[in-house]
Amino acid sequence: MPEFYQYLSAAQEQELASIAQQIVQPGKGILAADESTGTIVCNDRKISDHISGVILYHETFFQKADDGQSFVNKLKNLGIVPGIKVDKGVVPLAGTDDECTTQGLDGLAERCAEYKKEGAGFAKWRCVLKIKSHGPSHQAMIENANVLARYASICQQNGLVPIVEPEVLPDGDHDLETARQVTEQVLSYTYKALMEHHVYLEGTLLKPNMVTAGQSCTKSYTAKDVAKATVTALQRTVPAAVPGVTFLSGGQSEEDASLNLSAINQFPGKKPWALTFSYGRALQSSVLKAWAGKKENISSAQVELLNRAEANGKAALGTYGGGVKSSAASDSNFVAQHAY
Ligand SMILES: O=P(O)(O)OC[C@@]1(O)O[C@H](CO)[C@@H](O)[C@@H]1O
Repeated sequence: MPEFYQYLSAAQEQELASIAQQIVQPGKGILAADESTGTIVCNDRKISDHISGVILYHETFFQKADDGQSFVNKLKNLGIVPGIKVDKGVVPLAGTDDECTTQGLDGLAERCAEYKKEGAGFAKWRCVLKIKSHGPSHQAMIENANVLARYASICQQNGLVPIVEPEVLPDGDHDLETARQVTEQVLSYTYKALMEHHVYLEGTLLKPNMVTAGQSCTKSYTAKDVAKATVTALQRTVPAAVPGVTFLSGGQSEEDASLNLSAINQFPGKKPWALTFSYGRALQSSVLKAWAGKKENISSAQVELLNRAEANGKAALGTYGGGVKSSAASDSNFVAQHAY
């Protein structure tokens, strides 16, 4: 008989599953504000109609807003789950063709325990994979899958839902088929490692790239093509026990990210997980453009945030048909080799 050791108690499992479910309620998703300061935390209760979680980074997590209230408490009062980016960035993987891994495991358990005590409900850790003529390599896929699994296990031991983010970058001229095949490979390595580390899948969320052609691919594809490739890749690799898939926006324009998410939700076929957003750039470019760092622009920037949040909330239900007015809706958000 194989022997299994206890990984989590039933109460720990229940807590993690319920946080994950709260984040992926129908029509809601995550604002990834772990890259930009404050992203103008909005006081308008309407924001929580479409946003269920916000990812902060260490400094903002412990900061207070102008009224003296901490960002974390502000979010909780709005019914939004505060999240925290816990990785310490992308570093080179020696012996590969410019591939990388992500560091930050040292001291992670202690940091997670502290974030939990201060009100965090979930965490995120981003790994980056690159499409090349001979890549991503086995070395990069196995290393990134393992580091994601160790991170996920440490988070769960400390009561935080891990968002597992293996991002296949859009850099390159590869077509949609190639992006789909690589995404399938990367996700299958990822779930093998999560299973090997006993990660409780019901208490996790996946944050993958949508399957899109390379940024400099000469062929063009419709939102329906992207939806088909993305849903196919997920069906083949993501266990049904995972409660939700919260896509990153990966340099798509705000409008493309919303239209593609809506098409993904409309796409027929088996989709046992919630399919929603955890956008950084695609929820912030209009906001940051309108704000321009000036106090007098804060209310118009907040309107931009509400508009994009509403568009993506609809997209998460498959009912966004386009047309929400935003000042940077069709601007490209592509950043080459986005390795932040
Ligand atoms: O691709 P996007 O939607 O802009 O950002 C996705 C994301 O995971 O990547 C960024 C860099 O780590 C984070 O700020 C953000 O959470």
